[in-house]
Amino acid sequence: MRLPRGRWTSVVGPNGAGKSTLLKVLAGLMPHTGSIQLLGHDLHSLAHRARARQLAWLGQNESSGDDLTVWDVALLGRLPHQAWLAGPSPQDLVATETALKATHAWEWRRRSLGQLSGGERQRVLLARALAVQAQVLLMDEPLANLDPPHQADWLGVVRCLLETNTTVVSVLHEISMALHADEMLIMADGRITHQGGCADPATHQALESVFDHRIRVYPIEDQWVALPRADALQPAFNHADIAGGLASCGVED
Ligand SMILES: Nc1ncnc2c1ncn2[C@@H]1O[C@H](COP(=O)(O)OP(=O)(O)OP(=O)(O)O)[C@@H](O)[C@H]1O
Repeated sequence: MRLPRGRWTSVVGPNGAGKSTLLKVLAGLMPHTGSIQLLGHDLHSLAHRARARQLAWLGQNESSGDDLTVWDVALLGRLPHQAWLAGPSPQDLVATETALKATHAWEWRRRSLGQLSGGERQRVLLARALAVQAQVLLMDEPLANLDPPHQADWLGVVRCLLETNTTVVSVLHEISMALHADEMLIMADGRITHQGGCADPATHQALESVFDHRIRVYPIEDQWVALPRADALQPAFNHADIAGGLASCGVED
């Protein structure tokens, strides 16, 4: 698999397909066979500090010091740029402030992470990843817990990153958002089943197929949108079973 430099690739597929596993392997966070090249160098031959400068990571359900302030969490993104035991440089402070402002988390900078809601927390962790100013940004479900306006803001952040030639790879369950990417990598059962342009009809076919044709991709106002197919809705249960179940639990009309 090749991920094009300076472009955005979205990774999609059903639950358990292996998307997070693939991303962790790309980040060097999991043992693996085969080889991984990062910007032309073998990933594991790079010094850890150099790798941490080139590759930023936003994981799924990450725990990150609930007692730390939002400012300190975002500043952690600058660690690979700081000398041992040295304090943050003016550049580190500017990068951290810019990242917190980009994700609209600047106002909470003095609050502790543990006091934030799920979506607010996610925006702080995104700021930490942005503060790294890495050439490659890997994100696992970055839109988890984000409301629609902040999902749109995230899209704006990605567009800015692409303008600076950053390579973005994101695992997304929001298929319509994933279709905004340049390329789509589709996975099923631990394998890549398709890689292609997001506007490519072959990609749309592969996408519909990997989700058992229960979604369909439509063009709406210059975007591609994936919607559930109304004619493919399957009843999750029947009422007779429910009535029987409730009666056996002692619940009656
Ligand atoms: N720590 C683990 N130990 C053993 N198996 C695991 C572990 N983590 C994940 N798996 C298994 O590996 C497979 C791929 O998991 P992975 O988390 O990569 O899927 P995913 O595509 O990201 O799924 P989702 O969309 O549900 O987040 C799944 O079958 C999962 O049960």
